[in-house]
Amino acid sequence: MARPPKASKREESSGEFRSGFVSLVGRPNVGKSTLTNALVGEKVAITSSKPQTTRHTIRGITNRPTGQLILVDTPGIHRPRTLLGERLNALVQATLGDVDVIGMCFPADEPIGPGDRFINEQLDKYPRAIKIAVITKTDVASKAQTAERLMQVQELRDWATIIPVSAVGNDQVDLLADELIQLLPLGQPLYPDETNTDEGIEKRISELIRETILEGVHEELPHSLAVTIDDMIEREDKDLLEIYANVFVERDSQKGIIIGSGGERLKDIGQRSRAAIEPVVGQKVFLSLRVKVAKDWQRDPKLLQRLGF
Ligand SMILES: Nc1nc2c(ncn2[C@@H]2O[C@H](COP(=O)(O)OP(=O)(O)OP(=O)(O)O)[C@@H](O)[C@H]2O)c(=O)[nH]1
Repeated sequence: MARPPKASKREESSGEFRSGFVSLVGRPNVGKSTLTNALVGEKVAITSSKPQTTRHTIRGITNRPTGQLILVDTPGIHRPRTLLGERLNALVQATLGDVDVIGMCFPADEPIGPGDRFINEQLDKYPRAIKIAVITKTDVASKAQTAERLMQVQELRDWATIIPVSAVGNDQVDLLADELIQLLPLGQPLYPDETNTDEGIEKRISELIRETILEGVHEELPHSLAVTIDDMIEREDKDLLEIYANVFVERDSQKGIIIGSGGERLKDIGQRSRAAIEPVVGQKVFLSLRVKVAKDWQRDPKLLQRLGF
């Protein structure tokens, strides 16, 4: 079976490897989610590697030759009103108490206000984490504004570093990832580097197809749907990856739902799946989807094995 080319990023690395948890905090709308997505770079299906340890909600993982950066969510800290006068919510405490680095985000185009100060003060409760400041949205601020923000932010605390970035303009995002990794403890990757393995790629592709099928479809489908990858062929005459996938359902009626009248639904699923897969494999994709009925596959050990469970 031909597979997409893979470069084992870790083999290229000569130095020490670092890995750990990072949380981006900041008041609403400062660009935390956008920056997380920019750092992660692509849609990551991490459901398959649900952590043994984690109390954290993982938003994404960045794998680099130098290390593995695991970005975690901290719901709540950006809502001062619900926190004032109360104890910090347990989840926030557990998460921020555990992470290696906290990146506090400040938009370049807005002055620092009470909300920012409040969150900054909260960070004192987490002495274990290294704190850095990220000046976000530099693309919408003038140089003078960004410089002014840098000065204001600098006065808040003794940050390990302050980095201006634009997630939208993709400016300094790589630098931020590198700097974050340098602040993590030495250690092996905490999660399997699925992006670097064939098995990981196949699993992710089938997950993406499965997710696409389940978008806006009957509730009766989820438990009776399995997607397998039959073959992946790297075309030699052009930059194209051919993917042959099977969609297994339990009943003819379900097959009908997925195919839709005149095959319209399946066509749409194919197009949307392709759009989701291409950024992950980094090339154009031809996708063949075949819908098959495997009666009671959930209860049949042989079938389960064939379906990769
Ligand atoms: N121009 C520009 N806009 C950005 C950038 N990053 C984020 N934004 C915009 O700022 C808004 C808020 O971004 P989010 O990433 O949702 O911010 P957030 O901090 O996660 O917000 P909450 O979920 O409310 O905490 C969105 O409209 C983004 O498109 C950037 O680098 N440049």
